[in-house]
Amino acid sequence: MSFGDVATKTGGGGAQQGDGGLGPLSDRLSLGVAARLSRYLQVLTQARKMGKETISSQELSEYTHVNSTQIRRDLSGFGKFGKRGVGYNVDSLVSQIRKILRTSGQHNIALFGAGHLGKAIASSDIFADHGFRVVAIFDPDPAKLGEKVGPALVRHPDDLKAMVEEEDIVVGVLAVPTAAAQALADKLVDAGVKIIFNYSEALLQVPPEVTVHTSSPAVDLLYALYFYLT
Ligand SMILES: NC(=O)c1ccc[n+]([C@@H]2O[C@H](COP(=O)([O-])OP(=O)(O)OC[C@H]3O[C@@H](n4cnc5c(N)ncnc54)[C@H](O)[C@@H]3O)[C@@H](O)[C@H]2O)c1
Repeated sequence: MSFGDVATKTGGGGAQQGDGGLGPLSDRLSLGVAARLSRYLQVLTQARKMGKETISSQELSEYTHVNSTQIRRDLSGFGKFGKRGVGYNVDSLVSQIRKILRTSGQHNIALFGAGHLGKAIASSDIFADHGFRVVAIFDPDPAKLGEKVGPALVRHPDDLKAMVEEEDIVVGVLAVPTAAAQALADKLVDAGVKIIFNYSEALLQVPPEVTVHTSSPAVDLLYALYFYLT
């Protein structure tokens, strides 16, 4: 994994496939391919917002730091969308990659922590742009209960299990102090949530079927530094 990837841990260390090729028919992507596709998707989503209709593998390379040969190989399954000298059609590529990553449609998120970070996340488009909707926000602070943060009212974390069922929540986002994160991860697992996005520094223990993504700005900076120094 490169410095720039969001650290991803599948609980219990289930076997990962090799970083092989990608075809739209692939049943299961390797972690490396899935991580690169997510990075292309991020750039493409932004490019689309800026009104760009086509993008070349060279441009994608500049924004993602994945070399353009690798990008062309990853996207070779989308041949008809890539034209020499013109590049890829941004719209088509976004929907193809989303289909491959199985992220088409809406996915519901529960956010934990209505503090500085939680409020910023709930009030921004960073998840909505990619089809994720914050449908519930949890915080035990009595001063915050019932407050409207972004699109939802703050609830007590004790309501978690009922809300997961009611709102079909598939991702739990932890924007809480490190010390609170493991207990919440346990509750999410108990409620049947299989994906946890962890903004805290906690090293979370989860069972094999659950995936934890940890995002750290310092790690992203290390990645930038690596390219600056080499
Ligand atoms: N990765 C990143 O990009 C990034 C950026 C900023 C902060 N952080 C991390 O995110 C976390 C939150 O940072 P912050 O600045 O918003 O802190 P904050 O103190 O402003 O907010 C934390 C909130 O979590 C709530 N909380 C505590 N226990 C909880 C529980 N069991 N369930 C739900 N909510 C609970 C608190 O009441 C508080 O409202 C910290 O771990 C911080 O290190 C990560």
